[in-house]
Amino acid sequence: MVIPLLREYDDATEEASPPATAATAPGGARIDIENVSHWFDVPGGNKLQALDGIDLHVAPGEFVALLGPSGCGKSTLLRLVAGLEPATTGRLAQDGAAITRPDPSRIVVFQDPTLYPWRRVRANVALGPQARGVLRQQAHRVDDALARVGLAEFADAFPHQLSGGMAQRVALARALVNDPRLLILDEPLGKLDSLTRLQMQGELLQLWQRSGFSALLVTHDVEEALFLAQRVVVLSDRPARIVAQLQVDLPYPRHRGHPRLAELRHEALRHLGLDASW
Ligand SMILES: Nc1ncnc2c1ncn2[C@@H]1O[C@H](COP(=O)(O)OP(=O)(O)OP(=O)(O)O)[C@@H](O)[C@H]1O
Repeated sequence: MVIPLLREYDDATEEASPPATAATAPGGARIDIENVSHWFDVPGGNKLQALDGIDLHVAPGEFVALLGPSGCGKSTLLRLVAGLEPATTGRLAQDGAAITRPDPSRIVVFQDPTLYPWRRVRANVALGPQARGVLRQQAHRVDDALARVGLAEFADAFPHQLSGGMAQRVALARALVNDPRLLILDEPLGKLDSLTRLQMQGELLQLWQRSGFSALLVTHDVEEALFLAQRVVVLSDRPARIVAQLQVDLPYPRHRGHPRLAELRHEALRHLGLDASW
């Protein structure tokens, strides 16, 4: 069942071989989240409220991080922005148009890279264009995306031949090949060892700076949020409400030991109800 898909891809790469050029950056999306609340149906006919009156605006090209206690509703908010489900109340819009369904201009990268183990790296990255039936025209973008995450030499590898960090880079390439206008990052570095995680924070930052997409990141790591984002939004316990928005007023690249980052970390932890003295 799978082989025809791979053939289709291999044929496309052989026939369509335009020079690998940098993808045209489409610019970042503006996202408006207006008074969004969300409830889930739970067993017993009850409702569980995950979000409470979220008002959040992401400017084109802005990098915003969401911090909040476990289970407060962060992933739920990302799912609504992605268009994976409709909000119970309120409005979500991209560049003024209501978000009603998933769209390739908004791509989610999850904690698990979820690569197809039987497909080579290149064929995994090609999934989006292939699903949209544009792989023949866009085959060069696949290699370009792999080059952007530093994995050009691993295009023919299988996922089991990659380290955790490399697999997550492939997941990023699979997102980038679609030229997203919004990258939705749900703890994308959460399962990596701490050194790889630090390295990939820098790589993610460079991809964002070069590509110009808007970014909405969920992380449990306060330092990561402050290192990457221009604005850090702190959420309350469930149902999530916005309790603070911290402007990270430091240029890039940021020095992890900058005293301003320490101040902001203290402030973020205080809003999370944690003692930052340790
Ligand atoms: N499909 C669903 N049906 C019922 N309840 C759900 C559903 N999805 C999420 N929830 C509940 O909504 C709340 C918020 O979940 P969500 O995954 O958004 O939290 P989170 O902040 O991302 O958590 P974590 O940081 O632990 O990943 C939780 O109580 C969760 O159990």
